[in-house]
Amino acid sequence: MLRWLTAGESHGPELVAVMEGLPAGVGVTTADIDEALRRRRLGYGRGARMKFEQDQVTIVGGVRHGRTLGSPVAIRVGNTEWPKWEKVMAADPVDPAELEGLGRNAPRSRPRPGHADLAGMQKYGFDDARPVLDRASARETAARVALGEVARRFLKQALGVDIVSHVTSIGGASATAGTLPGPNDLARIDADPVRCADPEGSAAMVAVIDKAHKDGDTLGGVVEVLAYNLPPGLGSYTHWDRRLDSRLAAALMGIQAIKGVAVGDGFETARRPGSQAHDEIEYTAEDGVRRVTNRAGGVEGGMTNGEVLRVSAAMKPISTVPRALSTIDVKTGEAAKAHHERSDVCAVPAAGIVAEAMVALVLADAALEKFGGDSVEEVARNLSGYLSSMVIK
Ligand SMILES: Cc1cc2nc3c(=O)[nH]c(=O)nc-3n(C[C@H](O)[C@H](O)[C@H](O)COP(=O)(O)O)c2cc1C
Ligand SMILES: C=C(O[C@@H]1CC(C(=O)O)=C[C@@H](OP(=O)(O)O)[C@H]1O)C(=O)O
Repeated sequence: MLRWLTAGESHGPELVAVMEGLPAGVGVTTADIDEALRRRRLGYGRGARMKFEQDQVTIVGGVRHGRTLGSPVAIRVGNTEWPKWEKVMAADPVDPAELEGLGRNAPRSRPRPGHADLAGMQKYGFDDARPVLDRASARETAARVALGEVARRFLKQALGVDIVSHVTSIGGASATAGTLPGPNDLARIDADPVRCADPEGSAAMVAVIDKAHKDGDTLGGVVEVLAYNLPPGLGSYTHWDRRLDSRLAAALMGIQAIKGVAVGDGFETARRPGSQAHDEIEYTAEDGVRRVTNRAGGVEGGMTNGEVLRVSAAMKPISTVPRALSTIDVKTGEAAKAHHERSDVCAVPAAGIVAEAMVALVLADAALEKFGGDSVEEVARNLSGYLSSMVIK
């Protein structure tokens, strides 16, 4: 079983991520994690903060000379903006006189509709949204992407799995339906301003982001994550919480602002008759047993079926809308406009990288549950024994 946790606030000194249960021998370096974090910062429509803030990665446990040790992996992601926040977000008490005049310390009493501000203040008893938004913020996803990179490397090295994501729509502008990028398309997708695999779709998405920016508005969209070369049998139909689709949905829903998850053709499948909803089975000498189509997205009965895993996540528009929404000032109860300083117009491309990480973490857990092993070699051996002894292949 793979366990993992993150800690840290958006404007704190650093994020901390710990993962336990990964075998020894996974090749991973600080540069690999830097590169994963660089990918998370990509995307047309992100706000000013992404341009100046840097992620400072330090691996502080579980890795030696570029290989995991089997012990817990611990990663720190430092925040270069910390000097500006060290009084406002100090862990220890600060003399109120020192906070005087620090604009950043002004209580945030006009909660933003759509963000965690108001419900978080009510729940934890704060009269200021700062302590809520600082943890609710998607800055935390940098820690998940750092861990996801280690999980992804384990999946590649032990099972030969490749994970790809792409943006399929932003604010109603869509990529051509059915676009299915493979592992070799990843560099091209990363080079695209909105991480769309289809140039026409990309241009339309950039145009709607420009328009939203001009209008003082924000946008959401949909990302799809694909995992190639998964063996059949990860997850199980035997209990709800063993189902791979249930685990993937929870993981993707756990990303800030994700409001819908689809496995394969998802909601579209519900509109089709059974004759056009499922994937007929055939046998070929070359591929063995396979599906003629992949509407199910590679999961049947809560298990991988050997086809490409395909899951999508729908992100709502950013809730810090520049043309600020109506709210109340909690100090007075009077009508007010919500706080707005700076914000992303659209963060769907970045959400795709976070979704890759979440899928990698779920798949690594499911692979370890099925194949076990304390080293990458042992997991690979167990996989190979399973594949060669399968009765139906
Ligand atoms: C990569 C990424 C970047 C985000 N950037 C912003 C942002 O700049 N401003 C904002 O208000 N929300 C942003 N969000 C969304 C909020 O974090 C999210 O709406 C908030 O935590 C409330 O959670 P909920 O939307 O799941 O209810 C971002 C989300 C992600 C995944
Ligand atoms: C810092 C990141 O994203 C932040 C996520 C976020 C939010 O509310 O989720 C709000 C913005 O931060 P701020 O309100 O300080 O401008 C984003 O920049 C990051 O992804 O590294």
